[in-house]
This record gives sequence, structure tokens and C-alpha cells, in this order.
Amino acid sequence: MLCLTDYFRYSFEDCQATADWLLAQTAVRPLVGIVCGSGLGGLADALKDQVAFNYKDIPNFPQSTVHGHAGRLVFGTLKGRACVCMQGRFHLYEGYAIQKITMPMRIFKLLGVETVMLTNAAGGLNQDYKVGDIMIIKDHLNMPGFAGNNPLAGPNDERQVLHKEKNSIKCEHEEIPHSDSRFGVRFPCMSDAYDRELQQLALDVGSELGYSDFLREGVYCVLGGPSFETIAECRMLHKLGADAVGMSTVHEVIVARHCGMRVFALSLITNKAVMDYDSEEKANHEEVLQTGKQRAVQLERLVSTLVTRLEHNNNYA
Ligand SMILES: O=P(O)(O)O[C@H]1O[C@H](CO)[C@@H](O)[C@H]1O
Ligand SMILES: Nc1nc2[nH]cnc2c(=O)[nH]1
Repeated sequence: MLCLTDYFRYSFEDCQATADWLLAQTAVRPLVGIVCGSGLGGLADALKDQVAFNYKDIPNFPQSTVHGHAGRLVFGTLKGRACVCMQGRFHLYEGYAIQKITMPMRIFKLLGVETVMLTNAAGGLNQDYKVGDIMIIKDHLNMPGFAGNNPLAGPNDERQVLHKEKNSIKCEHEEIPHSDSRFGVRFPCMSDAYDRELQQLALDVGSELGYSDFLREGVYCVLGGPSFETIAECRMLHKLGADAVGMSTVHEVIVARHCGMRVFALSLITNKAVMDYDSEEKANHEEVLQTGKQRAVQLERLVSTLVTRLEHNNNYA
């Protein structure tokens, strides 16, 4: 569904214009960017001193079309730390070009975000997983990417991005002097996509909060959706090494890593993938949203505590 006009609609200038518009409307200068998955938008409500924008009012921004994705960009503080939170994300199956659904990651970068925390709702393929488990994503399988549908396809804009309010920015690929960063190189590495220190920190925080019984680590597989998987597909994905399956996140991770932001991601296992022809279970979006509601408090606490620890530990700040 690659539309040529979208290459040009989401140019560097468009992203810069959107970021500048947002920076002019709020004094919040976020170092952390959060993305709320289906039914997980309550995370944004935890932000204090909110300045919120409907996506429809933000120049160049796509619109949310999925139930459970409110379509608001919320600035504020989480335990004293400045954050920006997408209360609603975009998916390929909404009909958007892949460059368009990932454009908010570049806006995050231009706002000064250094760490991105993504959440999603996913089906559990791992037979040990239960509904309500929270899986720390340690790696991904990018199925649309195998077919050439990658958000970085198209011209690569490597121009410099000036961060006016910072003195230095450490990029993944090199130390860039004079306060400059850039969107990213043509061929970015993905073997370190999910920050290992943050994964360990999340395990530690989860253990302190008493969540170890439902905290997992695993591999997330993205498909295009919107149809849920067949039984044969679930069996295949599990054999390929996936622990959970969904329709989001991976494209955002690729673009976030491309421009040097650190990434942490969580899946809430909202339903068990159907693996057995005798099963009566059927995946459905209502169950997904319902499970989100049931685990909202723990998910919020885990993410907000993690954000606090970012503040207190120089290794993560
Ligand atoms: O990945 P998030 O946005 O959490 O949403 C998940 O939930 C929806 C299906 O119920 C799909 O959009 C799937 O990707
Ligand atoms: N593809 C997919 N996405 C989901 N999102 C929440 N549950 C599921 C699922 O079972 N499959």
C-alpha cells in the first residue's frame, strides 16, 4: 500500500514543521516518548500537568481510526519526568502508508525524545503464556518487512537535525559534535533494537512490584492485519520463534532506532492465539480491549516506575 505521495508528504520539512508547531504550543520538553496500544490509553491519563492535542488539530498528523485508540498526543510529567504520550497509534491495516504510521517517531526525535516506550496488545503464541501476562519484547519478526514493506524504504534523508536546546546528543552510530543528530543511516542495525539494560531494569522493577508471576520476555511478530491469524498461521509463527503476535510496534521500533532513540517495548497478552482445531476460542477485538482494562493498573505502574528509574540512574538518563 505504498503511495508515492506519502514519501513526499512526510518529508523532513513536514516533520520539522509539526515538531515546531508542537514545541510552540507547550513548554514541556519530553525526553521520554510513550505509545499506548489497543485499550492501553489509560497510561496517558497518568500524566500530570497535561497539555493535550487531538491528532486532527496537529499539522500533518494522521488520524486514529481504531476503537480503543483515542487519537490524542498528550504532553505532561510522569513522576516528575517530562513525557509525551501517543494515546492511540496507527496501523498498516488502516490503509496508511508505512511511512505515515511511523512518522510520529520522527516527531518524537525532533521534540528531543531520547527513550521510546511502546506498548501493544498481542495474541499469545507461547503455550506457557496466559491472558494478562505482560511480555517484555526482546526481539521481533518483521513479516511485512520480509515482503519489502519497511518504513525506511524510499529515499533516505541523512541531513543534520539541530537540537536547539541540547548541548550534545549521543547517536547509536557515532558521536556527533555540535549538538547535531540526524534521522539515520541507509542500513541501520537491528540486532540491538530493544535496549537490554531497559529490559533488565523492567524485570527488576517488575519483581519489586510483585509482578514476576505474569512478567515474561519474548519475541513479538508483526503481521499486517486486520484479520486475525488462522490456526495454521499461529502454528507456523510459533515454530518460527514468535511468542506473541500483533499488528503494530515493529515499524515504530525500526524508525525510532534509525534515528538513534533507545527503545523499550511491552506486549500485553490479551488473548491466546488459537492453535488447535478442537478449540472453540475465537480472537476478537472486544476481548483485547477488555483484557487491557483488567491489566491497566499494573501496566501503568510498571511503565511509570520504569520512567522514574530512568531519572534516577545516570546509565539510563
Ligand atoms: O498493537 P495494538 O495497537 O496494541 O493493537 C492490537 O490490537 C488490535 C487487534 O485487536 C490490532 O491493532 C493489534 O495490533
Ligand atoms: N495479529 C494479532 N493481533 C492481536 N492483537 C491482540 N491480539 C492479537 C492477535 O491474536 N493477533
